[in-house]
Amino acid sequence: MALDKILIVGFGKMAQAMVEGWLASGISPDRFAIYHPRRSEAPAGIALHNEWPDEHFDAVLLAVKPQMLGELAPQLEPLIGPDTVLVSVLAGIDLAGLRRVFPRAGGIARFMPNLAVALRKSPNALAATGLDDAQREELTRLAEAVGSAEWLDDESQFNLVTALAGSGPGFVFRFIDALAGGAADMGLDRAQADRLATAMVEGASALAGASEHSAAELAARVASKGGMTQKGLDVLDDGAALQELLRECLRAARDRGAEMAEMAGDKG
Ligand SMILES: NC(=O)C1=CN([C@@H]2O[C@H](COP(=O)(O)OP(=O)(O)OC[C@H]3O[C@@H](n4cnc5c(N)ncnc54)[C@H](O)[C@@H]3O)[C@@H](O)[C@H]2O)C=CC1
Ligand SMILES: O=C(O)[C@@H]1CCC=N1
Repeated sequence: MALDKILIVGFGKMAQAMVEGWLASGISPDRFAIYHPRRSEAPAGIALHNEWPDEHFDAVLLAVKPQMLGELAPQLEPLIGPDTVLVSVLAGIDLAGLRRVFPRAGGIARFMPNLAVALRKSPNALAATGLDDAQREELTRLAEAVGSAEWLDDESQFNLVTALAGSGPGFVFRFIDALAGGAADMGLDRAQADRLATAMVEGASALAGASEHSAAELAARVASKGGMTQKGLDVLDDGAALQELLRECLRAARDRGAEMAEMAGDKG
């Protein structure tokens, strides 16, 4: 069964970015509809429902806050029967938890994007149960239309992958901000520091993506022996300070996924 008609429930930052990317990829807007109780506008060509629509959808893309799931699920459940696939971008809520809430769903998938979907540059993690081959392929195509598809065989890694690739832009934005802030503290004009830090990260990231060398090797290539870069790297590497900080950062973000699932009544 194909995933032609998709109802989007929750049209906030993430769903809007996904639709922006999908439309930019050439997917027709008439494949999508949005349910939102209060919205009055939707992107051109996309139907907006303020009431639950009385029609069949091949897939429902759930994109509300995880904390909303308990309140929303009883209203949404009647739309998700055996011929509908539920696709959830909710952080933390696992497939078993979604199955408990949507027991009749034909298939259930987790789709973990980041906000770069809008630019079609998001690495998208996927895990699913109950999909047929055509649905799995279509979900892969939808992920690739806004970046890449990374299927996880082991769903227990999903929160870690969410921390790395879903939350990751937040960590990189903080790094850019801190780098520019540091340069500004040392006397550089802040706007110029922001431009330099942002363009530098964009270029370095493109290099890492295009290079056959690992990021560790690339760092070594920047650092001339006895030069400036090595002095800076020595600060980051002292006591594995950056490595340790980022491990703790990922651990805290990952573990919050399980906490949110518990708060949403997912466990037990
Ligand atoms: N923001 C991000 O970078 C990422 C977010 N996510 C996931 O995406 C989901 C949405 O997050 P955001 O878009 O950031 O939050 P958001 O707060 O921007 O969007 C949530 C939307 O749900 C709508 N909503 C609230 N009650 C509703 C109801 N009863 N019916 C329909 N819509 C309702 C809100 O009006 C809002 O537009 C979350 O589950 C989050 O875990 C996943 C990956 C990255
Ligand atoms: O902060 C959150 O919970 C979501 C999941 C990944 C990015 N935003």
